[in-house]
Amino acid sequence: MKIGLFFGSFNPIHTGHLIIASYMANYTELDKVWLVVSPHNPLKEATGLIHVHDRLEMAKLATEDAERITVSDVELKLPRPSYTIDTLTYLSEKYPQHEFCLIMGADNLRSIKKWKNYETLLKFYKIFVYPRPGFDLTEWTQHPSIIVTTTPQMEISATFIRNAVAGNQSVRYFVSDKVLDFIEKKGLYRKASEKK
Ligand SMILES: Nc1ncnc2c1ncn2[C@@H]1O[C@H](COP(=O)(O)OP(=O)(O)OP(=O)(O)O)[C@@H](O)[C@H]1O
Ligand SMILES: O=C(O)c1ccc[n+]([C@@H]2O[C@H](COP(=O)([O-])O)[C@@H](O)[C@H]2O)c1
Repeated sequence: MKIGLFFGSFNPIHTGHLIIASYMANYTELDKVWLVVSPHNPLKEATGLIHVHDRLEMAKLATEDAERITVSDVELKLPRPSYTIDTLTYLSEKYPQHEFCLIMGADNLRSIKKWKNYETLLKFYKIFVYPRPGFDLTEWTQHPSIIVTTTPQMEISATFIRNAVAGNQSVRYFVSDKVLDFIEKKGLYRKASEKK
């Protein structure tokens, strides 16, 4: 099976992520998409990150009805911060029957040279890239490992959602109903002074 791995902090998972996962799972040669929740992205500060179990739970709630999308907790068992090449190596050894590919935005592709062992990544794994506004993909179109897609875009971010919740503004439709319910019930992303 050809599996596309979509890595992220998913703090929280939002409609922008879901459109990408759904497009990759249903409109490309990938058979399935695994959403890999990263406890700690090596290039980002861990501040503002809620507990990884809550992020994982929201990713599961958002995708529980999606036949071709699953959530992976593999990085919870691996050393931190989470380096993508280490996770890919671990998964490829554990599931030799699968071909693992990466799903990545054009923004990430531009900074890939800062990633651990990026040359190995580009040599051994196919990367399904989706466009991001302002990020030119011309230099990559001929690369043998890169598959440029025309994934539709929804330009929202998890930062926007966290700020909206902290400011008591609605995020309905920006996240799935079940995720919204989870955020409200657990009081996630609220200002410390407002928490029950
Ligand atoms: N609206 C979006 N459209 C396409 N890609 C996105 C979108 N939001 C996030 N991504 C990409 O999805 C991956 C995982 O996202 P991540 O969990 O870091 O969410 P984020 O919304 O970018 O978070 P934050 O605002 O906290 O930085 C990253 O590669 C990120 O660039
Ligand atoms: O392996 C690396 O060196 C590496 C460096 C930066 C980011 N990543 C992975 O890419 C994922 C998305 O990154 P970001 O910065 O767009 O949120 C993140 O969750 C990490 O798993 C991986």
